[in-house]
Amino acid sequence: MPTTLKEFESVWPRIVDDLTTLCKQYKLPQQSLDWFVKSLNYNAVGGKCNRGMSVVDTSSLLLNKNLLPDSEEYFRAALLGWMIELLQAFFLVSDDIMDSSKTRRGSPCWYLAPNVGMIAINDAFMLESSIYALLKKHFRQEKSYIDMVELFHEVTFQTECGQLCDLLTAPEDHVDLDNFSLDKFTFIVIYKTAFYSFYLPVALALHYVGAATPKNLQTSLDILIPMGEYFQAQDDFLDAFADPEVLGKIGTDIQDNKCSWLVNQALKKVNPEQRKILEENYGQKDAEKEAKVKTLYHELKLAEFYSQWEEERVADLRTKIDRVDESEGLKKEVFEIFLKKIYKRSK
Ligand SMILES: CC(C)CCOP(=O)(O)OP(=O)(O)O
Repeated sequence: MPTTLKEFESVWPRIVDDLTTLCKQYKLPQQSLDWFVKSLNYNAVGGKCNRGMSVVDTSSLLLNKNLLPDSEEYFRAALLGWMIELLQAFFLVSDDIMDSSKTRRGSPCWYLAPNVGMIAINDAFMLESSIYALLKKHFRQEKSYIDMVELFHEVTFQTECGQLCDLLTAPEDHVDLDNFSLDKFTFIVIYKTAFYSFYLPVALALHYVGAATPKNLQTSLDILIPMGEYFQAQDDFLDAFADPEVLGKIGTDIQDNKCSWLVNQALKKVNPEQRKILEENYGQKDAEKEAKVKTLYHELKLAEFYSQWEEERVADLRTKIDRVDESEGLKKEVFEIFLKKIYKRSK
């Protein structure tokens, strides 16, 4: 039975206590400690926690036991999950500044919160550093400790590589649609999203339960990277088509000149007249121009195309999942549960 958000969030206070205890050992002044706790609660809590809960669900499946929410085994699996949510918070606080986003999870982005501004940059660093403080406190005795540390380090670097390419492909002062391509889109989404959002949770759980064989890690990569590509394409679609109230954030991709799934599909479908509309209106900080691009997306029937594309991608993922070799302890259900969390999502 997959864990619930309520059960997963019930662990959070213990994590905040661990981190504040460490800061108190440093004799961090109270004003700074209060700020850090506010940043932890504002930025790590409030998301869907798909990544974090997948660590618990995967661990439970691989251990072949229902982890009871008040058990130490549940706590340790959830703790690993919250480390990924802290990584997510680090990325989101930073990404919202880079993208000049306005809202996140239904609230103002952290850098736009009262009196925060560019202190958010240091707050992002502290969210990331919290991961390693928690890993050291709770997992230093495990033989997989260094593997876990290196996994977080590598996935973080991969994500930063994807983010760099995403930003350089979308310069805000120079719009050139010829600079976009589906190959670039694929590299960007694999590196900026798929590794930390899909591979990391399962690989971490494999290390936690002692089943991180080369074969199981490779099988996980082969399925979870394409799943991450699908997830980011969903995010790109929702950025322009979802209700911001439901999504919890106002889409910025069109104004930010992003090499998104939508613009790449549009470029494959437009006639010369429609391409001119894109060239005149894409990638500019202008709501009227953004609206013209969205009108074109509707004319191109991209929402209908997206639904058809989604079914094809999910069918392909299900075929890959059916072929999983369970001989070294990995289970098909690990991937089925993860896919179920995102299929046809509206936020
Ligand atoms: C698209 C992704 C890289 C950023 C958003 O991830 P997400 O939809 O899982 O966000 P939450 O943590 O808010 O649920």
